[in-house]
Amino acid sequence: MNKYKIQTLNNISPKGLGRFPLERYEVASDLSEPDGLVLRSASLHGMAIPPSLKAVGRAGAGTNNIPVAEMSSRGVAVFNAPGANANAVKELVVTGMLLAARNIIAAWDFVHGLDGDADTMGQAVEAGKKQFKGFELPGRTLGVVGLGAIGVKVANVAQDLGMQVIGYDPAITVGNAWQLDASVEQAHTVEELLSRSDFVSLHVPLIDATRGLINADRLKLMKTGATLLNFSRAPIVDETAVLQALEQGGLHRYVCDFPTPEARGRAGVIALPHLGASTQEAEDNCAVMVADQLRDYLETGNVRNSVNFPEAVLPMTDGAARLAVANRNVPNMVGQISTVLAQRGLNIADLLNKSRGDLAYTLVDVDGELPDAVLDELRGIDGVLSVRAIDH
Ligand SMILES: NC(=O)C1=CN([C@@H]2O[C@H](COP(=O)(O)OP(=O)(O)OC[C@H]3O[C@@H](n4cnc5c(N)ncnc54)[C@H](O)[C@@H]3O)[C@@H](O)[C@H]2O)C=CC1
Ligand SMILES: O=C(O)C(=O)COP(=O)(O)O
Repeated sequence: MNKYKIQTLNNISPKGLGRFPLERYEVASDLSEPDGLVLRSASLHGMAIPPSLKAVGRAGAGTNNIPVAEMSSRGVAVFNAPGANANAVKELVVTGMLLAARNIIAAWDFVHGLDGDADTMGQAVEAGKKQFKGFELPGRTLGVVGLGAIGVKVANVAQDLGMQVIGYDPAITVGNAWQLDASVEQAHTVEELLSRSDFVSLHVPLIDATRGLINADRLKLMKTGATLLNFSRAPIVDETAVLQALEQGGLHRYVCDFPTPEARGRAGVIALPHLGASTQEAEDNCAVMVADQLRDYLETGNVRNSVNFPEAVLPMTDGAARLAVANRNVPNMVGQISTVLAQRGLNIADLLNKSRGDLAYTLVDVDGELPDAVLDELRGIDGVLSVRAIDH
């Protein structure tokens, strides 16, 4: 039995990589003809995609670093780790609110600049501290844009801290709505949320609809003295407009996880080096989740937590060979697949067909072996994107 090859494109937690048993997997950062890629923020855009590739595992939430549409067109499944780093991000957002409310960064810098003996320093501290007077969180309003895995946690913890919370997410899932504290109020538009909030925290994916979501016009709707937190992705905010709003005094602070040359060191900007998911716990959770999903996909064809393939779980039929076909979601694909199998005298023991958007995925358990010629014939069907016999 050939070993599956997994190529890592970032540092991935050993706890996750340990889920790939050595007798069946070769795991390395440098190998050829990978079956699977595991990565964090490394960009696959513009990279040559090896024809051997069957699956990509993003050990994290955001998949904007992966050309997902291109992967779909090649019949390559893309997985991520929903919720696995949400607590880590939530904790950093709370930190961000406190850094902004208590002027911690400027106060820290002030202390760094102090010298002299204990008496001199003590006098400077007492004289200087008034410039860093802050405010407290209870009673302030937090607006959360995007109530997914992270947004829900941020909304709930803010509620626990005594804040009023309003949320905006036109596509909230039923599961996330169940998790949300009942006191979180629904905003009907981003504009409503912006105009009512003392803090605004963004927790949406970077997609066409969210690029530039916070622009100059929307910044003008924010309360004077409000703080914007962006732990999602840099392009969700028009940074030039944010810098202008800070300069003009409308915005109190911009706390973000994405430093840029333009924003670094500018008054009011608190930029962290993309630290949201950088905790031991989150790194372990993400790596374990995607490793388990990749293994399951490579070894059984089953699909869980994919961002482009439909959820598909079919128990393996004893003694059967399994075929996994990704195809365009058009009529008569299953008919053509089963015709090829019938013509080759292969009996179908079990079959699962699921679709998601333009893509459909079919698992077929057949009695006996699957000759290579059958796989090649299936690959020749117009609309078939990838064909795999599961080695088991
Ligand atoms: N700073 C960091 O290290 C990290 C950043 N992230 C970023 O945070 C994003 C969100 O992560 P999760 O909460 O785990 O994802 P998620 O998929 O659970 O939640 C995203 C939510 O945004 C909502 N949404 C989409 N478009 C929207 C719009 N136009 N307006 C309002 N809501 C909208 C969706 O309906 C969904 O509920 C990721 O895509 C990633 O870009 C995630 C993890 C770590
Ligand atoms: O999970 C995400 O979307 C993140 O932004 C975390 O990125 P990272 O894995 O820390 O490079």
